[in-house]
Amino acid sequence: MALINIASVIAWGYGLFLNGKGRQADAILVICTEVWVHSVCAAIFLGLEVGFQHYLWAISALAILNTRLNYLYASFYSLSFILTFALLYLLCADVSYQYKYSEYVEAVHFINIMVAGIPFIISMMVIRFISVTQEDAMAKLASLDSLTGLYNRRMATEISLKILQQASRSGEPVSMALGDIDYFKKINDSFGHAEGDHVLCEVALFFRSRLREADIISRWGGEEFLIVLPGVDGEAAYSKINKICQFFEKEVRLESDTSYVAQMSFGVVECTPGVTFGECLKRADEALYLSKEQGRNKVTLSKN
Ligand SMILES: Nc1nc2c(ncn2[C@@H]2O[C@H](COP(=O)(O)OP(=O)(O)OP(=O)(O)O)[C@@H](O)[C@H]2O)c(=O)[nH]1
Repeated sequence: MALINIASVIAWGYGLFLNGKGRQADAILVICTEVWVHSVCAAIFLGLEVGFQHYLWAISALAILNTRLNYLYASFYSLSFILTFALLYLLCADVSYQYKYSEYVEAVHFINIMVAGIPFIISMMVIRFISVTQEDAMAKLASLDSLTGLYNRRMATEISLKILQQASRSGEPVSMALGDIDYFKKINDSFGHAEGDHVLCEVALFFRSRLREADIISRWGGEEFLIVLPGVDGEAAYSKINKICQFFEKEVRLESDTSYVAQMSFGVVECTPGVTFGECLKRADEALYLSKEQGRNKVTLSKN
């Protein structure tokens, strides 16, 4: 057993080394093999009294995390440790060993059961961590625009509907501004698509820095942005958007030609109670169309 203990320490060291190198599947293989050999040898030479066989349950959970194996093989691999556990009880039940300090055998058995539970808990923790992280990532992917990081149309609609419902209950005003970058096609055509993407990101940053936390900023489509301003009436929204537009030309720059001035047109609407989100959007769009018609780089407030 002394030799096995030395080999164990080396195997664990190697397993941890592999894990540190990002080779988790190899690390699991090394550790599972070591624990299997150790448990079987302990049962054969010392019997079941000290409880080393309980570690087989722990590695059966760990074995499932070996992603190099497909689900079926991982299940068989894991099951082989439980089978070993059961066989040890059949084959080694009569093995006994004369310990020098036999009064401690029960305590060692107890400790082994407890320690064997730790990898089991860690395995479950890893699974939980991975599933929570993936859920968060999926939720993010489903709600954010991948280029600008702003809310996408689906999420913006969901949040806006909630804001409008809340506002109709509380009587608080809500306004909406639909903005569109002027002659965006020209930016793409003259400076390239990557430059166009850069401008879209700059616009997103601009809105984030110039608007409040409570304002909902979203990429509504191609080069269109929808901003929902809770607690703000139409006139206030109109002057707020006009005010931030003064900074637009200074703060939104091309990467390759900083002398190029990007501009934007807006349609602003106050969402009066009882008017649906779709209707508000339509009126904002009509106001935006007027801004474009009247020469662009302009904000138009929709008249009720
Ligand atoms: N770089 C880039 N371009 C995009 C993206 N989405 C849409 N576009 C481009 O945006 C352009 C929109 O062009 P138009 O609808 O003609 O509008 P515009 O040139 O901005 O003209 P006005 O809106 O009338 O001022 C098209 O060339 C699209 O290809 C995107 O994610 N990245």
